[in-house]
Amino acid sequence: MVERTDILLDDEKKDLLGSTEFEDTSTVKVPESLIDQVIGQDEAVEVIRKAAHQRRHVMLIGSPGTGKSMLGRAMSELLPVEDLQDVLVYNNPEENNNPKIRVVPAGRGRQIVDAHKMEARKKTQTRNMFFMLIMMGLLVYAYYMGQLLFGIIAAALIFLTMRYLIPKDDSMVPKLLVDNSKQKKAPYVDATGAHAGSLLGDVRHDPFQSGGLETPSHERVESGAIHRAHKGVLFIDEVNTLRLESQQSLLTSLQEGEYPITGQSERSSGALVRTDPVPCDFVMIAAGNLDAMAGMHPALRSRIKGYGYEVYMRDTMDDTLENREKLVRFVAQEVNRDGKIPHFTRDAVAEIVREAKRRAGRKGHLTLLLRDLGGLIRVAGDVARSEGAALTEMRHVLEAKKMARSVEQQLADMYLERRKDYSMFKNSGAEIGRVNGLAVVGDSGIVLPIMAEVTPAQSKEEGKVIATGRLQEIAKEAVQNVSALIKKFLGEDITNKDVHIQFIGTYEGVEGDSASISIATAVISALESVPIKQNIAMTGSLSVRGDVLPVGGVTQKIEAAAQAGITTVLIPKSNEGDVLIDETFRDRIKIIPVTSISEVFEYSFSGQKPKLLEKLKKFAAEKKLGIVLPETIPTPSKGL
Ligand SMILES: Nc1ncnc2c1ncn2[C@@H]1O[C@H](COP(=O)(O)OP(=O)(O)OP(=O)(O)O)[C@@H](O)[C@H]1O
Repeated sequence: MVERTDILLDDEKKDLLGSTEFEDTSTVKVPESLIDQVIGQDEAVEVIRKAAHQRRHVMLIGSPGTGKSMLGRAMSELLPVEDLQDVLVYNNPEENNNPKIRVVPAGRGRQIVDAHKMEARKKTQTRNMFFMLIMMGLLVYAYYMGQLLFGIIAAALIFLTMRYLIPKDDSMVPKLLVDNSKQKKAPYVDATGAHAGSLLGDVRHDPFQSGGLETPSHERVESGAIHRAHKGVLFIDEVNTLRLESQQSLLTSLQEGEYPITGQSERSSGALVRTDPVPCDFVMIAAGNLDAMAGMHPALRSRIKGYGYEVYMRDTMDDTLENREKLVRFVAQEVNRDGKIPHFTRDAVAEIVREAKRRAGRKGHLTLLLRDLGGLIRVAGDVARSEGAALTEMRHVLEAKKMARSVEQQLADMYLERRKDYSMFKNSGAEIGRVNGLAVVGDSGIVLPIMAEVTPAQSKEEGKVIATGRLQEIAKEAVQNVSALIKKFLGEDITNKDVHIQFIGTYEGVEGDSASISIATAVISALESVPIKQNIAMTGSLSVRGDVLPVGGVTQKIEAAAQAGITTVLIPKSNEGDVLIDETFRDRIKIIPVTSISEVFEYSFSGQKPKLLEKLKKFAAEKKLGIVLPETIPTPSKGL
C-alpha cells in the first residue's frame, strides 16, 4: 500500500504554463468578438453560431457562471444589425383605447417623432400668438377706455388659462416604443425574473381618465422585454421562475412573432387599453439548471425542442496545455473587462491555473465555473492595486484566495469554530463507534462526525437501523445498503439489535453516499467494541462487494480535515489524482488512498482486534465480497 503525501506535487513542479510565451497578460491577444472569448464551451459556441444564422431558440442548461449569459450577448453580436426596426405607437382618434402601431427601419422612428413634435410645437406657437394678440388688443382697448387695471386682470386671466388649462395638442405625436437608433448590434435583453409587465409590456394607470385632462392612452403604453428584443436576443435565466401565465404568453409571442400590449393590472385604467399587435420577433435563450428545465411550462419546452437547440454547459474542461493557454487568455480578458486592475505576471497566472485545477475537483480537469474564477482574478487585482503594484503577482493571488471566501466557506469555518467550542469533533485518542467522516457544504469541506450505537431491538420482530441527522434520499439509501452489508460481513445475526447512526451537527443536511465507509466503520466498531482512531478522517463510497468507490470534493474534504487538526485522511484510491490541496495544508496531513473496506479498518481501528480478524477471515474465505485480507491486521504505521 502506498502512502502518498506528494500527490500532484510532481505536476506542480513542472511549469504549469508549458512553453506559452508571455511575460505578463498585457501582451496576450484577446479576440474582439465576444463569441471568440468564450472558453471551454465549444459545443455551445457552435450551437449559438448555428442558431444565430438560422434564428433558432436555444436552451442552455448548466451550472451558474459557466458563460450562459455571455453566450446570449455573443449571439446578439452575430445577428444582422441591418434588420433592426423601430416601433412607434400612435393615438387612435376613433378608438382611444386601441392605439395603433407602426414599424419603421431603425433610426427612422426618432425622426418621425421629432417631425411630429415640431409640428405640434408650431401649432402651439400659432395658438399662443393668437392669444397674445387678444391680450394686447384687450390692454390697448382698456387703456383707451381708462380701465387699465381691469385690462391687466383680464389679460392675466387669459394668460393663465392659456398656460395651464388648455392642454398642449400633442396627442398626435407618436411615442417611440422601441428605439434602435443607437444600436450598433442587435439588441440583447435580459428578462430574468421579469414580472408580467416588464416582460410583456404594460399600460400605465391614468388617474384623470376623462374631462380633457387625461393622458392619451398611447402615451401610457410601455414596451416589454419581448418587444425591445425584436430582431435580437431575449435571454431568460431560471425560466421556471416566471409565472405560468407569463410563460404561456411568452410562448404565444414566440409563435406569433407579435404581441399586443395591454395593462397588466386588472384594476388599473391601463387594462382597458390594448394596442394593435407589436412585433417581437426575437431569438430566445432560455437558461438555467436542470431544475429550471423541470419547472418549465411543457409547451414552452417542447417549442424550444422542436424549433431550436438544447445544450448542456460543461463544468470542467480537460487539463491540456491548450486549455491552460485559454485560461491565460481568460485572465487577460477579465483584466481588460475590469479596466482598473493591473495585468498578471506569468507566476500569478500559473497560480490561477492551479486554482482552476483545484476547483475542478476532478483528475486531469480545469474548472469552467469561470465567473467565480473571474471573481478571484478581480480580488487579486484589487489587492495589487491597493498596494500600488504595477502588475498582479502570485502573492496577490494567494492573498486573494484567503479573502475571496464564498459564503459556504465562511459557513464551514463558522461550523468548525462552533464544533471546536463544544468539542464536537476530536482529533486524538481512540473511541468506540465514532468516526470522523467528511462532507462538502457548497464548495467547502467539513468534518462530519458519525456515531454508531448498538442496542437490543425495541421491536420484538426485528432490529432496525435508525439514522438521524437530516439525511436526505441518497444518504438514507446509503445507510440501508451499508447496514445490509455489515450484517453479511459480520456473518452474525444482528436482527435482534437496533443500530443507531447519528450524523452530528448536520444543520445543513446530509446528501450523497460518500459517508458510507465511515458509517460501516462506525457500526462495526460499535458492534465489535473496537476503538477507532480519532486522528483519522475518511471519505469514500462503499460497494456491496466491500470496494471503496470514488466520491466528489476530496480536496476540500482533506483541507477541512487538516484544518480540524486531523493528521491522516483515507480517500478512495480512484480519487488519488483529484487531490490538489493548498500548500498551507500539505505538511499537516497524510493522505492514504484505499481500495477496500478492510484497508479502512486496518488504518482506522486501534489496538488488537482478534475477534474481528477472525470474522473477516471467515468472510473472505467464503469469497462473498472479494476482500483481500492481510495475514494479520498489522500495527498501523508510524503517525497513525
Ligand atoms: N465560458 C466562459 N468563457 C469566458 N468567460 C466566462 C465563461 N463563463 C463565464 N465567464 C465569465 O464570467 C462572467 C459571468 O458569466 P455568465 O454571466 O455568462 O454566467 P452564467 O452562466 O450566465 O451564470 P448565471 O446563470 O448565474 O447567470 C462572464 O461575463 C465572463 O466574464
